[in-house]
Amino acid sequence: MADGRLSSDEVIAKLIEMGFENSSAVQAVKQVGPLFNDAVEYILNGSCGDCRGAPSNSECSTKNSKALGKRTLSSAVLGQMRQSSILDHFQSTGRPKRRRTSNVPDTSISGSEVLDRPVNEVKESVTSKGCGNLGTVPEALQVSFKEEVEPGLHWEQRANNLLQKHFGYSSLKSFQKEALAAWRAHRDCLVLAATGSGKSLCFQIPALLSGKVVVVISPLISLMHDQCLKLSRHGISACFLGSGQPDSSVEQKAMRGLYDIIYVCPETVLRLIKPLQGLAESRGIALFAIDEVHCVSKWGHGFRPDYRRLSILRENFNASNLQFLKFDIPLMALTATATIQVREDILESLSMSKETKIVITSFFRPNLRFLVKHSRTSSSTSYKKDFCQLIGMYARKRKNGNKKQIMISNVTSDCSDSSTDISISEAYEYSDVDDDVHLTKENGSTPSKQRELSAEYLENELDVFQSVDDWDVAYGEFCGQSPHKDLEMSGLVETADAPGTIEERLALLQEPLEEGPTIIYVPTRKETLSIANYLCDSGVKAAAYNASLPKSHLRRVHKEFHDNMLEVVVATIAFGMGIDKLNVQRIIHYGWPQSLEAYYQEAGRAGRDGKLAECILYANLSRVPSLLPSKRSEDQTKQAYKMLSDCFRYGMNTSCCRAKILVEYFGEDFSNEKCLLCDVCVDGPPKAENLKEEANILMQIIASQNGQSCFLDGSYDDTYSDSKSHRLMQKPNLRMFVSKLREQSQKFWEKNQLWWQGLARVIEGKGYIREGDDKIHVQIKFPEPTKLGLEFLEVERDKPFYVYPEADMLLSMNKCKSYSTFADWGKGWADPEIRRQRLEKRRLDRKPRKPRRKRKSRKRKPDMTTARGRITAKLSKLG
Ligand SMILES: Nc1ncnc2c1ncn2[C@@H]1O[C@H](COP(=O)(O)OP(=O)(O)OP(=O)(O)O)[C@@H](O)[C@H]1O
Ligand SMILES: [Mg+2]
Repeated sequence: MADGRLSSDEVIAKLIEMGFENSSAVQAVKQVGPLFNDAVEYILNGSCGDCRGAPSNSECSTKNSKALGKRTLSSAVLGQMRQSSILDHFQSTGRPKRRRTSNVPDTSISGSEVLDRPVNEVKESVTSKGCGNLGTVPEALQVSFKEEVEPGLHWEQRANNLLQKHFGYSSLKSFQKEALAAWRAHRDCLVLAATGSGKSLCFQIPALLSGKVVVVISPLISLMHDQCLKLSRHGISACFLGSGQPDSSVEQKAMRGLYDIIYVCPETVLRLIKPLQGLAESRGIALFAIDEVHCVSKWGHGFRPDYRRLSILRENFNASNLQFLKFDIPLMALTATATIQVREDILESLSMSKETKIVITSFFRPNLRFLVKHSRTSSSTSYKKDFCQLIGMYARKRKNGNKKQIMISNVTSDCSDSSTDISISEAYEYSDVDDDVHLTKENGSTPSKQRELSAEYLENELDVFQSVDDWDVAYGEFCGQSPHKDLEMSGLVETADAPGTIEERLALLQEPLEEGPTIIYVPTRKETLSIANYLCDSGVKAAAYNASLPKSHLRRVHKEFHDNMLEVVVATIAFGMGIDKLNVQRIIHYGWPQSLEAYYQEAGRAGRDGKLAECILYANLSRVPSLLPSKRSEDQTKQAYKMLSDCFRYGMNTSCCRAKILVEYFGEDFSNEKCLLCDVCVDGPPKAENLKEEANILMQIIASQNGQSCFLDGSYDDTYSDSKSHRLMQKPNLRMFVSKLREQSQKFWEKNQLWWQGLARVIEGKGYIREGDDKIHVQIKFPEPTKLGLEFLEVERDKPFYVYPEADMLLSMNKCKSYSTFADWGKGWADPEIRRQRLEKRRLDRKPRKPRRKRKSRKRKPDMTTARGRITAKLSKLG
């Protein structure tokens, strides 16, 4: 917004349009001139006597509140301070894609404006106007930034001091500053920043700056646990509440204000509204932070119905409803994976203010190298092929002087011999009594009560994220210890900014990959065990992690992973939302992920130290992935198919930079064009082919089936179009089209279903065909031509049609037997000579049959009721 270009009247009109009172708008413009941003800030900061009843300067507030005691502000006056909750400033349609803006807030995204002036400046100007008419607000309930106790120090400086003192980092990142500035201006804020960029600090620092409590809503106990543990290491007292909290006194202590930060799951916060209102009145609540906020949205991954009910926070903690509040308690919503649709849904369902500040950093992670590889991902044969490099790498690492062998369990920690590398199935000691599993192998001795926890032991189940308890691996309560105490131990070092320039990224390519730990994500629980088992057998220090394993084991895996005692964790999605370990070098997805959101979030756990890290997706590129079972409504099923389909297309892509696809998926314009690291950037796309003829015939068949037979040039026998078959097959699908096409033209025989499926997708991508079914399919199933497609047939007949073959097309042409065997075998049987040769070959190939065991003929008992039976019985007795 170019403030300078607006007249006073225009600024006033805009302010009124935003929902501010006429008098406030006029007064604000009188005071600051026709500067829209400043006027908004002026009003929001309570400088406008009319609308606020009192200036919001906290220095004044604090001083006065001491003298005046109980509050006297009328709720009517306070009611005007409520943040509006309509989304009319968040335009969804026609919004341009945002450019990469690491530091600059994107004003095009919201109606919220950026605070151009530091808040202190505003405060100073307010102070100079005096604060005589301040209402009486109890001291503890004021927005009493601690800086008022340390006058003269700019809040940013104070925040940096606290950062240095508690976390050992030198300065806030710019997006963190933006989020904090919004909080200080009592504004709601939506923070969209890449995985591992440091979102947590945006809501942790306010607790230190204000001396009030920060309430963090988080979806997982393991995540809350991780963060509490970390905070305790940094000298900040924190606790988490809910069913995972074994100590019932923690909740009471938390509500009395004994912790700086309270982590709570959405289910619990809904129950605690009243006590939290008490806390807001006593010690004060600085902020409600809603972490992993994509869980709010049905359109995202990891939807949690209870997240949707969190609008209760705005309804219950606003200035008109709680008279002791001067401002609504701000909401700060944070996520690393939210498409534009998800963002809108978040703002709406949380009833966030229309002045919500949206802070965005680029989703691009320049040190991550994305690769896609074809694998059946199904058996030990695949494991052997796919993990041999990984196994070799860890073996080399151990050989190269990593003499100090670290064992993977507490129990075995005293054994330093590599021979104690163990396999999962032989290592688990299962105790029925305490539901506890120990990773033990006591030099050959068979532990008592041992039971094999093998893959067969567990059902082939998935981990579906429904409630906070699902993956509970919590320890309990953590209180602040002295800062930096365990800093070195935890391996916490300042995260360098990841290399962003082309030169830096090219230099990354020259660097060898470090040998840090790997996380392998698999879809099912059973696979966590079978792969971990395989890796352990191959000498890798690996562990399985899934929600069905005993909690004590899961806790141990967490700990050993963080302490660098494990090389590989093989996990379902239960492992790691928000896991913040700096040196994870490799994230492997073994099997199709269910969405690009989930994929990017999980992949984002690699390379948080800024060093080169790999994210490899192994998937069966010759199979269309299917949706994993889960409880879904009809709408959710549609959305789930859409997300899976996007993921499938990402895997099939052979020509576009993978980082570009991922980043643009989240609505960002990828200004770099190429990441220079992914397999497509490094290996280059395959040779483009002119597939005009193939595209034409496929389009003709599709068009003819959809009543567009005028486009047929006679080369295609339109058998399906006759009325009889039309009646029989209302909806011919792609597979049928292709079968017919191949039957009729020997020329295209070499190209099998898989190849044509790829071509159909390419044509769909160009906008020539679309899905004709009302259901969403991962791969186009019932194609019908679009207007553009008909034009292609009519007008562009003779133009070449160059395309980059997609992964399935390439696989198909490589004669991958897995899908072409049957087709080849079926070909040519009509020819008697071919038939004779094949049958002969089959006869010769056939293994000699084992001689059949003679079946003992069971003697039938004679039927004594008949004469014949009785005679037979007599005869048999006689011998
Ligand atoms: N200003 C800073 N300077 C240096 N390092 C920082 C800074 N802020 C945060 N970090 C570090 O960045 C790392 C990632 O932080 P954090 O866990 O908050 O990431 P996140 O954005 O929440 O990631 P995710 O999306 O996976 O939850 C942490 O190790 C943190 O200490
Ligand atoms: Mg986080």
